[in-house]
Parts: sequence; C-alpha cells; structure tokens
Amino acid sequence: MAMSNRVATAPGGDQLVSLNGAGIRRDGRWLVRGVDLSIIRGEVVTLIGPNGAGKSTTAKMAVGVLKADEGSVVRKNGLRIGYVPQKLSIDWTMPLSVRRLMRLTSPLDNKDILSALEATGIPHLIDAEVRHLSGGEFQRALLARAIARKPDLLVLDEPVQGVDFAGEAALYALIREIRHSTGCGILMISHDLHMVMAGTDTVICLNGHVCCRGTPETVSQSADYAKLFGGASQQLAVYSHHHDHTHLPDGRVQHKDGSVTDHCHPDDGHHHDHNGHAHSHGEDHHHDHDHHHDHPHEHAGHHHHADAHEKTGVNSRA
Ligand SMILES: Nc1ncnc2c1ncn2[C@@H]1O[C@H](COP(=O)(O)OP(=O)(O)OP(=O)(O)O)[C@@H](O)[C@H]1O
Repeated sequence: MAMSNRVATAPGGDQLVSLNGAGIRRDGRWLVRGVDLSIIRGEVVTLIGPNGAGKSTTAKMAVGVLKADEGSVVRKNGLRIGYVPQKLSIDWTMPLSVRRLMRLTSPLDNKDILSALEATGIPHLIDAEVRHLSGGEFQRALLARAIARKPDLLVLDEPVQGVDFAGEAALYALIREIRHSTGCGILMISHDLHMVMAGTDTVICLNGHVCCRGTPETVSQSADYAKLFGGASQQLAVYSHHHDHTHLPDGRVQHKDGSVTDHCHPDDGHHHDHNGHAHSHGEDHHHDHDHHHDHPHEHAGHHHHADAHEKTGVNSRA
C-alpha cells in the first residue's frame, strides 16, 4: 500500500538529498522500492543496474520530478539541481540554437552560457542548430546547460549516451573535474561500469530495489553484483588497476604525472572498448583521436547520433 510522501525537511549536515525507503508504484506494480540513498557535497554516487531496474525512476525521485509513493525524499533547503535527463522531448522541426536550449529551463546571461560551454568544450557551437549537433556535442550541450545553473547537485542520467569512446572518457573526466572545482554532489546513472568506477565514491546497484552498495571495490566483489553483471564484473577490476591517464575534452591525454600529450603513451594503462576488451594503442585508439580532433562528425560512435536525438529532447523540468 502506498504511503504518503513525508513533507521534506532539511537533512542534517552536508546532505544534499536523502531518500529513505523511497518507492514508486504505477499500474499496481512497484517500479522501484525501498531505496535508501543520500548524497553529500563533493560525493559521486553512481546507480547501476540492468534495463528497467528503476535507475531513472530513482533519479527522478531525487530531483523531484516524481513524488515517492512510499518512503520519503528530503532535499536540502534551496538546493540547486542541474539535471541531465535520459530522455528529452524536443520538437526537431523547430529551429533551436544551443544558446536557446541553454535558456529553456533557466534564465542565463550570455557570460554564463559561454563559460559553461567552454567547460564542456563546445563554446564554438553556441549559435549552432541543436538538430545539427553530433551525439557527443549534444550531450556536452546538455551537460553545459546543467552546470550553467551552478548546481549544488548534478543528476546525470546516462550522460555519455551516444558518445564515442574517446568522447566518453573525456566527458567522465570533465564530470570529475566539475566535482573537484565546484564541490557539487553528483548522482549519476551509467552503464559504462569500467568508466565510472574510477570517479565514483559510492556505487548503488539497483534491480527494482537496492541489490548491493558500497565503494566501487566492494560492489565489484559482491556476489549480488556478479550475478547481475556476470562477465562484465570480472573486467572491471582490470580496468581500475590500469587506469593511469585521462582524456581531456579536446582529445588530448593527461597522464598521472600531470603532463599532457596529443596521444597516449605506448606504456599507458590499456583501455577497454565497449565489450571490455583491451585494444592496442597506436591502432584504433590513435584513429579515434585523429577523428576527434579533425572530424567530429565521423566518430566511430556517430551511428548513435540519430538514436541519441530520438531518445532525448528538452525536459522542461531540468
Ligand atoms: N510511468 C510509468 N508507468 C508504468 N511503468 C513505468 C513508468 N515509468 C517507468 N516504468 C517502468 O518502470 C521500470 C523502471 O524504469 P526506469 O526507466 O527507471 O529503468 P532504468 O533502470 O532507468 O532502465 P534503463 O537502463 O533501461 O534506462 C521499467 O520497467 C519501466 O518500463
């Protein structure tokens, strides 16, 4: 039986949002239930879980787009939230510039718009048509829109969908950098397990309920996690041990000693592609980078473009 959502009172300490036994019920079925989670300033919490596990539903409860049918959701008074939803509904027949997209959900002056676009690496696209953006550029624009509000809490629902491999790494690096420079808390949903592990404090594994939680290391060793993710869980440990360089938004590579080069070093830790297989540097990896610099529309991942646009549009609640 659904209980009423308790009136929000400010959580203690530095807690930005806290869900306690929160659940959403639709058409006589619990989409997700019994979710306990809280996020403090500077913390990155990542939700993982299979399709339909209730990750987006949980994010929407945290943001306030959905009201919990059971349990409570408490947001800090005056909390500013930057939200990148998984799906947006944009009318693609209407002309819409990046600048206007940024202003749809909050009043922003040109300076704020430009500095957010600079942070996500696409200031040159400020007057570009949104429908002409590549998948990765579109995600960067959405992220810029979310950070331009100078949020205390960033909620990112699959922020790298449709983004090619090099762009994915760069966007995750950017998200980590935003956390460090602003001290905001981040609630993130991701399917890219190996990618998020490096930048996550707490992982919550959902499957209609919280299946397991803890540090990335604890969760990756949990039996429940292994059951849900099978083989992918094995490859994760390999990645986290070998991650020693970061891809910057402009495609260059920052090494653990702080130096920046155009490409990876031959002895850099290996990445994994989407199947979790390591690939050799100097082959497809260089290829990715060259394309990243010169032909942003010809990325290996460009086939996601239409899909990303189909799945995403503007959500006025963001
Ligand atoms: N308004 C709704 N009415 C009925 N069912 C819904 C509604 N919204 C979501 N669902 C169902 O709730 C379940 C959880 O959806 P949710 O979008 O939260 O999953 P998810 O973990 O984010 O999945 P994915 O990884 O595929 O994005 C799904 O089975 C979905 O079909």
